[in-house]
Amino acid sequence: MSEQELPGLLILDIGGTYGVQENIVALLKKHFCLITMKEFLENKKEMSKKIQSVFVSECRPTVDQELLESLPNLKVIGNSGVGVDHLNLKMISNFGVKVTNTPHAVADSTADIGMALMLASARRLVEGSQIAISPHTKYFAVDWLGVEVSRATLGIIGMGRIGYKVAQRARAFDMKILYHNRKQRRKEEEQAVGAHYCEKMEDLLQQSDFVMLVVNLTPETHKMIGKKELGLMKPTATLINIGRGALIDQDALVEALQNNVIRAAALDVTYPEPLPRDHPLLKLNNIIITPHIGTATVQAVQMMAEEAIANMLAVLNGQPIPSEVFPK
Ligand SMILES: O=C(O)C(=O)CO
Repeated sequence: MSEQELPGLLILDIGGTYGVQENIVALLKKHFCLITMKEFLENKKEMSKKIQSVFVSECRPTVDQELLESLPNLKVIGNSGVGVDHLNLKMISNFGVKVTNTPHAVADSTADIGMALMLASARRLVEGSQIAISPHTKYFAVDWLGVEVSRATLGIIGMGRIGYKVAQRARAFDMKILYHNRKQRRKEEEQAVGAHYCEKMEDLLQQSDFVMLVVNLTPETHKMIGKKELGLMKPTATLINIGRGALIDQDALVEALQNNVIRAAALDVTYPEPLPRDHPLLKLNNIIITPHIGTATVQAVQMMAEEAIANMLAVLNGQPIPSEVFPK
């Protein structure tokens, strides 16, 4: 099939921070006739008829009502990433368009970043690195101590695919693993990793040395960790967030960290991203923040694209869709 005969796929601009990388462009080109946003905007009349799919890099709010109205043949939005809180699923579904995501491809790399943040915060790696590389350092004067992850209690809020991968890794550190799921107890996974189920999130918060959020952002989970929940945590505990920033009431977190209500926080996600440069979270020394890099690995990006392609082709070919997301 010539490129022109392949189904049209609208993608974000190539390159740049959120743009689609060259190797992924090459992969997409094997299955689709790629149309960039620039090409679409320059020749809307012709391009709009061609486009049957849109490839969305995670967290880019690219699909609004205006775009949907201008794509009469659109069938599927392939999200590269698992979280779809940046997409208005109800509105998209009203246009008869399906949404898919990539839960398998993201699991290992996101679990790894959770472990990396937990270890980095526990052992104060960022502060240590600053001392080691500072031009003012004459001798190593480290007047603080970290805490150990080994044998500590990890409370996982959200034992889905990623949460389970975190639990598997935590087991290798002899951690005691607690977990809480809002909807579904996972008995099989629980047994496989020796995790204990906490029906009440409060129990998990009270008992854990490290609390890790691995939850999707929905209206129900919005600000699920606020002043009350932080107050239940041990003063020696660390909060890690690899889900979405808005799971935490950030004002309450600032207050808790300033007053040592909890020991520390380690966040791969915030709201907004990035935080304004004068945000009080950026002024604290008991916090680590990374720029939403849960899936920022060579392997994950490739696997996400492959999973997204399989999803989109299934929709276009009328086959069973591996990972479709439905509006609630
Ligand atoms: O896949 C996603 O939605 C992520 O944010 C991974 O970090």
